[in-house]
Amino acid sequence: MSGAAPPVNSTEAEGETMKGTLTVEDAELRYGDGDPVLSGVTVTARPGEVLAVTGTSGAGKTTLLNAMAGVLQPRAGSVAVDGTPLTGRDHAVSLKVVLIPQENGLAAILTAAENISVAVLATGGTPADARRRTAESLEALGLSGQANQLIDELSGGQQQRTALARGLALHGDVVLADEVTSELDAANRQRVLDLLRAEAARGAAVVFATHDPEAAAACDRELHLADGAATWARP
Ligand SMILES: Nc1ncnc2c1ncn2[C@@H]1O[C@H](COP(=O)(O)OP(=O)(O)OP(=O)(O)O)[C@@H](O)[C@H]1O
Repeated sequence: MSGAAPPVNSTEAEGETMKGTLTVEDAELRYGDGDPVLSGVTVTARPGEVLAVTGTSGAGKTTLLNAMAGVLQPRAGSVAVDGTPLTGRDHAVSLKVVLIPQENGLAAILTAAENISVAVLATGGTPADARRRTAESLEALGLSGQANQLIDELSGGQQQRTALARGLALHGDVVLADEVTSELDAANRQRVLDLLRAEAARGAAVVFATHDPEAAAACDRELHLADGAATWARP
């Protein structure tokens, strides 16, 4: 017997990293010459789980998700998917890192369905994939009746759900959802939490930024941001 600690799970026993494992290692995140928003952040988002990132307004939730998405490069430390450091947003997209942004990022001049189809096509889906995934994701979010409405004609909550439908339609290995329930009623919030859970169940690593304690409680683990640092509220 070697006396070494036993591996935590079978994946580690095989010496492999699961596909879609996102690791943030001792990262310092800041904008331009400003003070660091976050320092010394270390966290792993694992396939199959929903990780909540919590903190008050301005604590750095969006900043951390942007770093995980390749939008913001860490000033120190690293952000990597399956051990490959992210070099930018395009690189992260190629590694199937999907970001559902807080400001929904939808094109106002397109319909709900077009917003989703365009995104599926832009990430390598066929026209048939785009049609099928658009219909499925709109239905999952209760938006089939809004498919052909322009974004400007949708309520704030409907827009938020459309952004989610677009994110889900992309079938990411890593799904980063930034405050995606902030404008939703209780029933739709639960629907979204169920859908994020389903994303994890099909094998995605899901990271969900929220300042809603009930939503955070529905997640597997909770990383809390405060005073420029990240600590585990629930490891
Ligand atoms: N583009 C930017 N340039 C400079 N500073 C920024 C930028 N974006 C965010 N910040 C600053 O970084 C800090 C963290 O902001 P961030 O948006 O990450 O917080 P948050 O926790 O997501 O807040 P909220 O819950 O209000 O969305 C804030 O002090 C904010 O002013």
